[in-house]
Amino acid sequence: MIIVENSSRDLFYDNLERKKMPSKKRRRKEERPKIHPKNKYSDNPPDFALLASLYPTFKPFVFYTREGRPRIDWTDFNATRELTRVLLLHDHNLHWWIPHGQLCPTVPNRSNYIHWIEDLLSSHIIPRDNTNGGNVRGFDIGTGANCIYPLLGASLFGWSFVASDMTDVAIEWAERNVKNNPNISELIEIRKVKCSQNTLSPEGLSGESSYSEEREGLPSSSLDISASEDKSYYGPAILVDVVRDGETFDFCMCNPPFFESFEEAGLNPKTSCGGTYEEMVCPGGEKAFITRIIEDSVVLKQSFRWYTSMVGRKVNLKFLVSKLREVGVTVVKTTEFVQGKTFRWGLAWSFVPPAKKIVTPHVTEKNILSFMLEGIQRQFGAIHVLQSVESFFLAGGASCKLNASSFVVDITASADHCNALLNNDVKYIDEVASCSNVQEAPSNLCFRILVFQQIPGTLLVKGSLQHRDSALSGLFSSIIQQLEASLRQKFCKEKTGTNYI
Ligand SMILES: C[S@@+](CC[C@H](N)C(=O)[O-])C[C@H]1O[C@@H](n2cnc3c(N)ncnc32)[C@H](O)[C@@H]1O
Repeated sequence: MIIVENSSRDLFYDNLERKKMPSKKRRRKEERPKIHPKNKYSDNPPDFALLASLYPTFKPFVFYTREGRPRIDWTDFNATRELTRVLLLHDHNLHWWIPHGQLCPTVPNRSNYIHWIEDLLSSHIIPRDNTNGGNVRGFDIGTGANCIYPLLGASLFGWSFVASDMTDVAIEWAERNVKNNPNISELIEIRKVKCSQNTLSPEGLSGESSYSEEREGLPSSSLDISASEDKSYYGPAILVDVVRDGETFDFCMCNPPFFESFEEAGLNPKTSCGGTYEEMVCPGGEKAFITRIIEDSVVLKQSFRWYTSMVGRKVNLKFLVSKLREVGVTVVKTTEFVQGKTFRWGLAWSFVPPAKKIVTPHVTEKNILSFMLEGIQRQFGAIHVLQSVESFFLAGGASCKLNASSFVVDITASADHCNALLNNDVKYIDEVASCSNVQEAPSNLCFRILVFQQIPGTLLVKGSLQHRDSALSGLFSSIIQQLEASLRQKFCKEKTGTNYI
């Protein structure tokens, strides 16, 4: 069964709802996916003034705006590195350093990915594995000199790691960073990946060059950049030939080299968090790199319970999800990470058969989800779509109340109805049927679907959840997704919607 979660869908429709919504600025603020709620910095962003008062080495990098707000110069590598150092020390009791020019991680952002992994591990999407006595073991692909994920994962959750990299400088500094934290050093093994001769070479570019981690800030218009032609990865081994015989892991994670070229990587430097050629660039960019991880996962299958990677471009995320469907994984999950003004995505998949037919219900993060149907065939109007919405839910057994004058359908669905609606994906129904029982849900899911015309040929479909605290509310986004697929299939000329993921 494929489960695709998306928290960003309605961001695409900001402009379309202008008349009905608060100002764009306010709306953005309200609707943006937030930093992970368990992230230490979600309610308390780093307090530069406090840190400056506590850490004399940080103080020189802090200046104050006319309004008296403390700031640092994000284009100064030394400032960003010192911020990371003091945050790791102050908030995580970690001793850390990297040499000039190496990629400098931002702690709140990296913490989001760690917390998402924790969510995956503690979810019931795939059965829990207690073979390791509850000890979680991860694999960090490309740990960098900063070794940030193993340091955070070990200090926050006591996870153990194998952390790989291919460059000498990364291995040397990752080892130093581990050694300098004796309380967790036992938990982290640094593993060098052998580089073959055809490994990428900077070709005339100095490995000492560095540039912005605002590539964590790929331009926020990254949606506009079309994916490059299919190019294969031909760098060093990633998982196969690095993972040893008999080794098993609960997860792997990866912040891949995103770019295909140094030029591409140097776009819009607004910050200076370093990053050498080897850290940022690989043949074929992230698309090729993560494709190789997928190919490796097909070989290694259940040696990992979860395979995960960060993805920098939405267009690549779409490509990778379709690749995962092709290779027959049992579960796919995506999420969106907000990093300043930048969006990035988390992609996770597994070959472990899912524990349940449906995702364990949990409180949904959003109670309004919308999608746009573009390229509606001429003979269809809003009323046809509305009727089709009703039929879709009736087919699942849900009760519906259609109000044609306000273009609204009110739906009440029980756990069984939700289950029926979510199993519409006949492609995977056999796999689903062989899985274990559905989780019982105590109450109904009540929501309203509103259809309205934007411009001729384009409709906006908006779902609003009536009771956010329903035990089934976690299914809301999956149901809306199914509805979207069904309507798109029926009414749109372009059958595969661009905004499906
Ligand atoms: C973008 S950096 C990420 C560093 C660190 N994990 C972080 O989030 O800041 C990508 C890292 O992947 C490493 N890398 C590239 N190809 C690799 C491979 N085949 N196996 C392991 N590491 C690799 C690079 O040397 C670099 O350190």
